[in-house]
Amino acid sequence: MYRQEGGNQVVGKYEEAKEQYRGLGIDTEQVLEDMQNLTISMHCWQGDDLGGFDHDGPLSGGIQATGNYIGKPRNVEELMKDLDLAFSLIPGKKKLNLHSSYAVFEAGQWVDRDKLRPEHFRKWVEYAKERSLGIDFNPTFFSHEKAKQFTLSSPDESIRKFWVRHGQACVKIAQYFAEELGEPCVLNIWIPDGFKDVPGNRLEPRRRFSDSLDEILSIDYDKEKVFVSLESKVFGIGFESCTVGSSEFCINYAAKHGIMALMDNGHYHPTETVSDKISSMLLFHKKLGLHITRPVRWDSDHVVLFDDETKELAREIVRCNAMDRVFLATDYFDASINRVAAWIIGMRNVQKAFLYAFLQPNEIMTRLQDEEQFTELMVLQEELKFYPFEDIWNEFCRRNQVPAGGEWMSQIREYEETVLKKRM
Ligand SMILES: C[C@H](O)[C@H](O)[C@@H](O)C(=O)CO
Ligand SMILES: [Mn+2]
Repeated sequence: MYRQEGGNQVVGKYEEAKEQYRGLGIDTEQVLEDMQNLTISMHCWQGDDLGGFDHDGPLSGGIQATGNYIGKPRNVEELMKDLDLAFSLIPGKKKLNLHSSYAVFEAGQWVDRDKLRPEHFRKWVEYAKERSLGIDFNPTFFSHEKAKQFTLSSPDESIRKFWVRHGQACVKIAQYFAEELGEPCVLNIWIPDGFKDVPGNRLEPRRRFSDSLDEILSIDYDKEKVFVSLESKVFGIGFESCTVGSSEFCINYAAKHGIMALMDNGHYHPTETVSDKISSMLLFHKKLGLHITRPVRWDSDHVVLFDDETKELAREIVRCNAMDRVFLATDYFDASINRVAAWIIGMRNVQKAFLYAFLQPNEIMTRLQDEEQFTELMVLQEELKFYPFEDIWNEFCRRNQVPAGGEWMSQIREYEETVLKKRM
C-alpha cells in the first residue's frame, strides 16, 4: 500500500537527484548536513490529549483535543513508551517539549503547581539523558482550579501570586533541565486569560499580566541556559472577545524585556500567515520561537501536514538565514486518530518542509525578484515542485535508518494491536 524502495535504489536515485539540484547551484550533501542539525522540539501533550499527571480535572483554557481514539496512555511509563515509538520513526535531531502538568510524583509527594521543584521532573531527565534529548518546558496556566478565567492577570491577588510562584518555579526547573542535559531550555509562557464578552477594562488585566511577568523574570536565572518566550493568542473558546496576552502585548513585552516572542500559527486571524511575519520579527528580535500547528478555521490544532503554509514557514526561516535564531516546536493535539502516528506525521512533515526549503535556489529567486522578473520567479517556483525532492528525503531517512515512506504505519498498527488496545 505504501511506497517502499530498497537501499540501492534509494542511493541510485539520490545520485541522480543530486546532479539535478547541482544544476541549480544546490549542494545536496550540505542540505543533508543541515537536515541533520535541524532540531525540532516535539510536544509531549499530543500523546495524551494534554491530560498530564498532576490533576484529574478536565482540560481548560479554551483549548480542546477532540476525539476518543483507543490507547491513551494512563501513566508516565505508558507515555514514555509511546514517545519512544514515535522518536524511533522520526529521522534527525529531536527535543522533548514538556508541560509542568507532566510532573511525576512519588506516592504521597504531590505538591501544587506553585511548589514544583526539579525533583518532580527527575524521571524526565533520566528519560532524556538515556536518549540524548534536550528538554523544553512550559508552565501550565490551565486545567487547574485556580485557572478559572484569569491567572497571571487575575484581579484576585492571591490567585495572581499563586501563578507568579508557579512561573518562578518553572524557570528554576527549566534551568535544571538545561544544566542536566547540557542544552538550553526554552521556557514558553502562555496564559489563556481573557473575556468571553466585551470587557469593561482591558488595560488593568494587561497591566497585571505585565507586572506578573516582571515578577517571574525577576528571579535569578542563567539567560544562556534558559530562553524565556512569551506566546500570544487571538482568542480561545470562552475567551472570544478579548485575550489578555494578545499579539501586540506579547511582542512588545518581549522586545522591551529581552525575552523571546513565540508565534503559534494557530493564533492569528484565518487569513493571516505567520510565514509573512517571520522576516519582520527577525529584523527586530534576536531570537524567535515558533509553535507549528495546523489551524482549520480556528486554532483547532490539527496534525501538521506538508502543506503550503508549513513549507512557506520553513522557506522564510531558511532564506532569512535564521536557522540558529528560531526555536521550532510542534503544538497540536488530535485525539481522533492514532496519537503516536499523529506525532510522527506532524514531525516528519515539519522536517519535509525544511528539506524543501533547503533545496530552494534562494539567490536566484532573490535576483529574479530584485530584477522584477516576477513571471520567471513564478515559473521557477512552480518548476521546483517537480524537482526530485522525494529522493533526497529518502536518502535522509536511509542515513537515519528510519523508513522513508508510510511503511512505518505497519509498526503503529502492530503497536495498536499489542499495546494500545490493552489499555482499557
Ligand atoms: C499546551 C500548549 O501550551 C498550548 O497549546 C499553547 O501553546 C497554545 O497554543 C494554546 O492555544
Ligand atoms: Mn502553542
